[in-house]
Amino acid sequence: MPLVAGVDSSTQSCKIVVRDAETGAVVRTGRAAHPEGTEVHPEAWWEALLAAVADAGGLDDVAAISVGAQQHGMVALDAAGAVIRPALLWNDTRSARAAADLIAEFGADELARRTGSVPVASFTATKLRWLRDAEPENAARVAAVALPHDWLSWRLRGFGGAGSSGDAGSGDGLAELATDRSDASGTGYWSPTSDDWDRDLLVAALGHEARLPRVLAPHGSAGVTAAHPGIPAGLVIGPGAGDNAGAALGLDARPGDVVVSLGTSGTVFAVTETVVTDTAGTVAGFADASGAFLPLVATLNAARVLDAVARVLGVDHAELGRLALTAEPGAGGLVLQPWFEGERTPNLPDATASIFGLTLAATTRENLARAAIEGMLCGLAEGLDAVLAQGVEASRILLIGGAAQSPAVARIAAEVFGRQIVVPTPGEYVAAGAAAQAAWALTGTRPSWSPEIATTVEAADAPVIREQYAAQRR
Ligand SMILES: Nc1ncnc2c1ncn2[C@@H]1O[C@H](COP(=O)(O)OP(=O)(O)O)[C@@H](O)[C@H]1O
Ligand SMILES: O=C(CO)[C@@H](O)[C@H](O)COP(=O)(O)O
Repeated sequence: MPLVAGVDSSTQSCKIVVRDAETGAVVRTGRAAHPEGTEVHPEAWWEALLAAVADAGGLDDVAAISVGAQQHGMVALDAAGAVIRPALLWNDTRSARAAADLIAEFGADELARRTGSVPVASFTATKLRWLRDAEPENAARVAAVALPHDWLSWRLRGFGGAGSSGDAGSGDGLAELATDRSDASGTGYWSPTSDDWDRDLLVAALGHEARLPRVLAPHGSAGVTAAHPGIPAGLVIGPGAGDNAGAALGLDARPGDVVVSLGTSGTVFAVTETVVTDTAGTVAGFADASGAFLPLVATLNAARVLDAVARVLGVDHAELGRLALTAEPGAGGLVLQPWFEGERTPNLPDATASIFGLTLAATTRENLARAAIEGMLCGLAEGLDAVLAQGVEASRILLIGGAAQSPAVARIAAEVFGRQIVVPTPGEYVAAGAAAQAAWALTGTRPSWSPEIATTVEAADAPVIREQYAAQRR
């Protein structure tokens, strides 16, 4: 059976997995870091992708590839297909004012009805409105707007690079941009009901018309690769996806599954047959990568909360977990409100983190470690409450993402959520979903690669954790 490659170009790194198209067995992987920051030039993503390909030993034996990537990033292209400025990422909050302006102009209910979501600073539309107001010369040059996965797929085809074959300068390159429903649904100018762009909202944001990518079907193809270092010409390119939709595909998630992802972002999402529209704006009414929908809550603060506290304590993640499990639920009264990067849910873009309940007796390394994990998870638990309040069924909670590799995080998640926690074997599920897309585009059949389960942690009863956290929210 042929081999296929899946890419996850996420906030902190680019990961590649090569899998058997039939069995889904992982053959090899590669990884390369991304620059820090909330705005990154897309060329850095391209360099990281090539480095991850090299780290994986090249793709000469691969028949198809697809790209999952961080959602929402604003890739602004001029008429020659050149990137106008570094892309504002999903976690850049400078467009919070622009989000409020768009809501004031259209009303939250109208925007939720038209796009499935009420926009926050993460959404592409708010970044375009920021560009219009803060960098009008750059906004005037925008001929096309793409998302990270769209632009990387376009680069794989040989467009957009200096001196590349099929340079968009020939005028037809921008017409070759392509995306998928899941990533389009995170822009703030795509309609999950009409399954098409809402161009009036694009114009309202940017101030003028611009080219938008074709929206491909879940098993569509964006074309074939041009030759690049480690990448042969002629590989079928799948439609690509937003990272969370990619993870849902990689997990073969079905209605009833709720996924909690603890990466750079924290996300809670589910697969539903119908679009979910939350006019309060907490749950985003996204589309998934299989032709269904992906109601989702995202936090700006997740795995990096633990990175920060581990750094302060001078320990690695294993020791942080050991310390945390030495403390009692509730961390001796310590509560970490983990809004280090501002916060998206709740929508507090200018917030900072706070720790409450410090007494001489309670201020121990163990309690600090536990408060970090509990605080991170309480933000996600509030997201789970919001998703369930939309009528979503949760018969299984799947825990993935970098921080899910910590046994302590899974144990404490069972306390915070008060539910059984299922932990798939640690792996790159966004890239797995992209690989599944590549196999689907190649063969015409959606693979059913169910993940292995590493551990299942039974629900635990520790209401004190969320009671303490909620008390600091009032
Ligand atoms: N064993 C672990 N325990 C807790 N956090 C971890 C562990 N291993 C990695 N991480 C953290 O997970 C994050 C990376 O997760 P990942 O899902 O790859 O992020 P993203 O895809 O959003 O870039 C990093 O912040 C890293 O420090
Ligand atoms: O903004 C969202 C979802 O709406 C984030 O999930 C981003 O897509 C970033 O993902 P990671 O880098 O954390 O995987």
